[in-house]
Amino acid sequence: MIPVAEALSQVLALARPTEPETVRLQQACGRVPVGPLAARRDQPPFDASAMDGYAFRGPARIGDTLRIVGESQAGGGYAGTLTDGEAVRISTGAPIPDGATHVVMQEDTRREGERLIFTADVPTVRHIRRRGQDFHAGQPFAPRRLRPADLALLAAMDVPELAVYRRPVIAIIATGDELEMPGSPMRDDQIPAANGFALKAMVEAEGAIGRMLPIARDDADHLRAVFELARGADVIVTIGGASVGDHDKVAEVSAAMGMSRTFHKVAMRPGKPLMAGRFGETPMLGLPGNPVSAIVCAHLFLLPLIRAMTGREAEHQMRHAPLTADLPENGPRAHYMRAHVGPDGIVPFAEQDSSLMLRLTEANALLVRPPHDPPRRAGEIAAYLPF
Ligand SMILES: Nc1nc2c(c(=O)[nH]1)N[C@H]1C(S)=C(S)[C@@H](COP(=O)(O)OP(=O)(O)OC[C@H]3O[C@@H](n4cnc5c(N)ncnc54)[C@H](O)[C@@H]3O)O[C@H]1N2
Ligand code: MOO
Repeated sequence: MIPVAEALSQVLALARPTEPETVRLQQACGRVPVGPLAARRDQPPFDASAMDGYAFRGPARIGDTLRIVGESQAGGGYAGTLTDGEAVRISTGAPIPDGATHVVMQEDTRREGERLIFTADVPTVRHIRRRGQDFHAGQPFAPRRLRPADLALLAAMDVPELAVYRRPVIAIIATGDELEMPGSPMRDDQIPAANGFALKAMVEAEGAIGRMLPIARDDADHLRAVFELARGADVIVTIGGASVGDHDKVAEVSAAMGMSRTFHKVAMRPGKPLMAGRFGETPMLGLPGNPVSAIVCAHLFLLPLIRAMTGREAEHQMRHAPLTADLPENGPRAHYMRAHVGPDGIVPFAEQDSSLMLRLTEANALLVRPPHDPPRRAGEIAAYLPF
């Protein structure tokens, strides 16, 4: 058994970035640019009005009167140059005309035909957005997973398409004679294959493509045939069959097929039988079958692996909250306790069995206890991972 941190660094060492592909900006949400981007223009590209009102040569006092000589609209600037005594009707986002220094908002004026009368003092320059106030041409955009507002920013930077990491394909293989797909006929000694659904959704939320392969039976030939179907995937993930039982064939079959094993067994709870290795250049993770173990291990190892393959910060960031209950000393394995974080702190669940799916869905945190962590008192600060 190796420590969790060592297992994670060994898993991350298996990661190779996927190759770039070019996508249109409208397809780029959730993707990660390969390398930095840069603005190709200033925003705004000219001094612009922030209000509907009038541009003029200021300042002005209440009662001052100007002659309105034209209009500057968004997308249709005023062609002339303003002189003293003149005003130009201006819209929000429209260019400030040459010669104008000030903008007065409409509510601070009264209009009588072509005459503009100030109903408030305008002593200072306001309501003007300077050229490049948002960003200048050349403004760098550091690669990160793109969110909706990033797409608007990149569009404003005049970036219509970009190179992003290809979405890695994750082949997901459930193993076991006891499993059938939900909704299909089942014997009394069988259960629905559940874990793959969580894993597919988890990897897709992380920007990868999850491919659920047919359930592999506890039979070497059948397991080998399903492994063959995983060829071409960027990561192969198996569920179950990782432990020491007579029907736990994943280690044996994958080794016979040329998988070079990186580790098998990690000092953690749940997830002790976790396995990692690679088929050629393709990373493989063998997750334990118990639903909580499979999902927690995927959270702790598979998601960082996907992030490392797509140019992102791989590791989870630990958070901290006060404990709401006393905890006994932890055993020799790191414990990732299902827990709930609320306004009063973190509540670890009393039941921690790795088969309990209902309880798992109530968790929003994994309370992290290092090996041999001493007893803890309510109120002490504990580390957790959002889950
Ligand atoms: N003698 C020992 N027995 C076990 C040990 C051990 O160290 N010594 N470790 C236990 C631990 S911890 C775990 S975790 C499990 C993991 O074993 P496997 O990875 O071989 O998993 P299976 O035996 O195939 O399945 C365990 C459990 O999970 C159910 N399962 C499997 N796949 C799915 C799926 N896709 N969806 C829903 N449920 C699934 C399966 O039916 C079993 O109930 O081993 C312990 N035993
Ligand atoms: O280590 Mo197992 O994953 O607890 O059920």
